[in-house]
Amino acid sequence: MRKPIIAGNWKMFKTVSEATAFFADVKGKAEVDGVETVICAPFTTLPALVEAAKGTTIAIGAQNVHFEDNGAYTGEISGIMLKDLGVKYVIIGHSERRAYFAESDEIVNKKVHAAFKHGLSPIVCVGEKLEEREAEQTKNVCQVQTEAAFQGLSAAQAAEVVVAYEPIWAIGTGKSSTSADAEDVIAFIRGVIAGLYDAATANAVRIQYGGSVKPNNVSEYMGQSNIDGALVGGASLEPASFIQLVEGAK
Ligand SMILES: O=C(CO)COP(=O)(O)O
Repeated sequence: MRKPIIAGNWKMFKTVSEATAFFADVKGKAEVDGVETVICAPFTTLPALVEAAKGTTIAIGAQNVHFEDNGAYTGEISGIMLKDLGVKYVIIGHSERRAYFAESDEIVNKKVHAAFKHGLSPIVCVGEKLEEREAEQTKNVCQVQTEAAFQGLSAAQAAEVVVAYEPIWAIGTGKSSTSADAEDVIAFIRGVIAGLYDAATANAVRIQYGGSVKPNNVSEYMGQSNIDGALVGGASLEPASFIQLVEGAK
């Protein structure tokens, strides 16, 4: 049985005081039996959030990690540093990082390995652009990105990966994928993982949908048999809607 996982991706929003005020508002409420809750926050807010999350069931995640441990990489943050803070998850290969920061499939794979090296759980994002969907390339794109991300992982590591299927045209647009379309692609991604490993490994992997998930549509996605949660941007920024998202995942 896969445990549903709701992860907020705050992107480049919230100062330390805003983050701690948010956490105080959701503490106890965004903690629901049978649902894993994660907040993926900007680097600057992580120490305060990890501290605030002690004694709660809410896990804290980063939104990026460099693949090297240390070195002359001005502006970068490594897995050692995140682990040292007490961070549990890290988003890798978000489409915004692929598009604006030139993250290739190869870099994504290196980052996934870096996460495992330092005991961080990767949330790996895959998904197609609008023109790829229109050219009926959705599954092909997701297959290439998934196979690249998992390259070199053991079956035990693969089973720990959280995949987030985020069609790029649905991010921040209010145009969400239908739950049936999302289920179709996510079932396909699970099949790709089964092809790389075996059915038991693929059945252990949690796969989220992301892209304009809101309190009023989250349970529709969660009702699909292959969808194990959501990676949420905009609707994760307000305490009330974040709490409703977690409750909607029960
Ligand atoms: O990119 C996303 C989460 O990583 C989705 O963002 P929205 O929920 O704002 O569409």
